[in-house]
Order: sequence, then structure tokens, then C-alpha cells
Amino acid sequence: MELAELSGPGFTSLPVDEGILKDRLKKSEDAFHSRLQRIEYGKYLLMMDNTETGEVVGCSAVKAGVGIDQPFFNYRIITLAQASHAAGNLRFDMDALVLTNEYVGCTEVGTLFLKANHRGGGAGRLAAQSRYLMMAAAPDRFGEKVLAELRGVVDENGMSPFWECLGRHFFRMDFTEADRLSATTDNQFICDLMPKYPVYVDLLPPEAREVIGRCHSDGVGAYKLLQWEGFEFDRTVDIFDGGPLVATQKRHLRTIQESRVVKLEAGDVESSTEARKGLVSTDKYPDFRACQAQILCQEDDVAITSKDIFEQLKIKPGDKVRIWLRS
Ligand SMILES: NC(=[NH2+])NCCC[C@H](N)C(=O)O
Repeated sequence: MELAELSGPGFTSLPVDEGILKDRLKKSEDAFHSRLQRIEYGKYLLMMDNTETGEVVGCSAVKAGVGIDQPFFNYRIITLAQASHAAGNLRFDMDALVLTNEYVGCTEVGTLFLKANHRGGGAGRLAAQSRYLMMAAAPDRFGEKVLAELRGVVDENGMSPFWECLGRHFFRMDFTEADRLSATTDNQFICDLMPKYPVYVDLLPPEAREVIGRCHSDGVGAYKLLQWEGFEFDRTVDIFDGGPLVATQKRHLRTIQESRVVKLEAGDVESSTEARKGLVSTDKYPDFRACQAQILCQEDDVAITSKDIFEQLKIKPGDKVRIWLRS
């Protein structure tokens, strides 16, 4: 609840609602324990704690398949070529927004949030990358394509220029109310009220055009991490705030590609000059865990780390884990 409150308006996936958050935790437990009718229903929530204080400091999540149990809508930006010989060889392009649900079945990463005093120091990377290590542990649980939606431009009062110029005409409510409904209902209201025809971008006021595909200033760090990982803007934006959707193939995810499975032993790595910073994950379900560690690679398939990492991950020396080393 504290993380939900801190995340503020427009952070759709963390609504300040105890019932919804409890349900998410329950759903996550069910997913990790494979207690689901269909694997695509999996909604995995990772919570990050500061192992020195025990404080919960952040979270991140993976939804195995979007659009399966409720519709998933976006605007795709299409380009229409305008040309006329009759008008004196006029030739230019115009963009239009088309409502789509072409991402049905894709895996979504999101809900990345950190308390302000824990940003920097690699915590954001841990929150982001642990999701890909989790996917690497059981790739069949997830889709071939992975996407992320970034929060669009919205001010601290919940005013979104894109919404004011477009959505408001069709929904006749505030952005925060529409955002709340989309986080807490089955989204039938979107099917009912969204405009059915393409929207020409040139007909929108400049303040709305300006924020199409732009992310919230709080999301810039997350956007950079996603790009580092291999995600690219997919010419698709959020239907309410115009924020960008980025996507990539699962097999191209950099953390997955650069990670490997090793046997982990305990040893003194603090004094070693060859040890490198990286991440270690348990590489298994249901008790998936990941943490930052100082890692010394021995052979291709053996690595050494300090004793406390075994306590943090609740594993024993000799166990197989997945590691990723920082370059
Ligand atoms: N910022 C928002 N709340 N947008 C509406 C939800 C959009 C999302 N792609 C979905 O269909 O679930």
C-alpha cells in the first residue's frame, strides 16, 4: 500500500486499493505455484527488500499473457501517404491513431517502482533484470514477444494533455477516474466508449500531439533500462495518456542472452580482484529469488560467491543457479 501511494497518479498497475493489491499477491502466489487453469493467466509480482533492514523498497512484475482474461487496447500510429498529381504533385504523410488489440498473448513487464531513497545503486536494475532471469528459468510460461507500457505525460494533479484533448470527449470523466476504472474493472467501459474510427493526429491540438509516444519524467530511467535490454518503441501508444509501448522478442532480451546456469559454491570473494558484480537467481519455481552479488567465475559452469548470498536466496552450496555478470 505504501508503494502504491508513493507511485502517484497514472501508475495504473499500483492502485491505492487494499482489496486489489491483496488479490494481486494471491494471484502471484498461485502463478508461482502453477495453480492456474492456463499458464497465460500467470501474474508474477516480485517484491524487493533491503536485506539489511528487511524493509520492502520496491517491486516489479510480469504478466504472462496480456489480453487473455480481459481486453488489452492500444493506439497504433499508422502513416498514410497523401499524394495528388492533380493538385500539382502534392506529396506528404499524415499519421493516424488506430485502436488495436494486436498484442493479445504477449508477455508484459511492468509495475517497476522503487522508493525514492533506493533509486540508484543498482536497485532499479535488479528490479528490472530479475524479471528476465525469472523468465529464463521457465521460458515456456511466457510469450514469444515481450512488451512494456510506459506511463505517459501526466502532471501531479492527474492532468494528462492527451486525455484532455482526446479521451475526455468520449468518456466524459477525469483521467484519474478513467485510469482507476481501467485498473480496477474488466475494461468493458473501454469497449463501450472508445472511439471506433481512426483519429487523425493533425486534428489534435498541439499539446496532445506533443506527448504522443512520450513518457513521464519519472519513467525516463525505466525507459533507458528497457532500451538497454533491447526493447524498442513499437509505434504504439497508450489510449489514455499517449505513453509509449516498447517491445522485443523474448529470445533477444539481453539479460537472458548474457545469463548462464552454474553450480554455485561459497568462498571469499570480497578480497578477490577477479570477482565481478552481477546478479544471481535461484532459477526455479515456486521459490524464485534474485539478488545482487559479487561473483567469481571458476570454470564455465562453477561460480563462487559469499555465504550471505546463500542465506538471502535460501539455497545451499553446490546448487544450480543462474548468474548474470555486469560488463
Ligand atoms: N493509462 C491507462 N489506464 N490506459 C488504459 C489501459 C490500456 C491498457 N493497454 C489496457 O488495455 O489494459
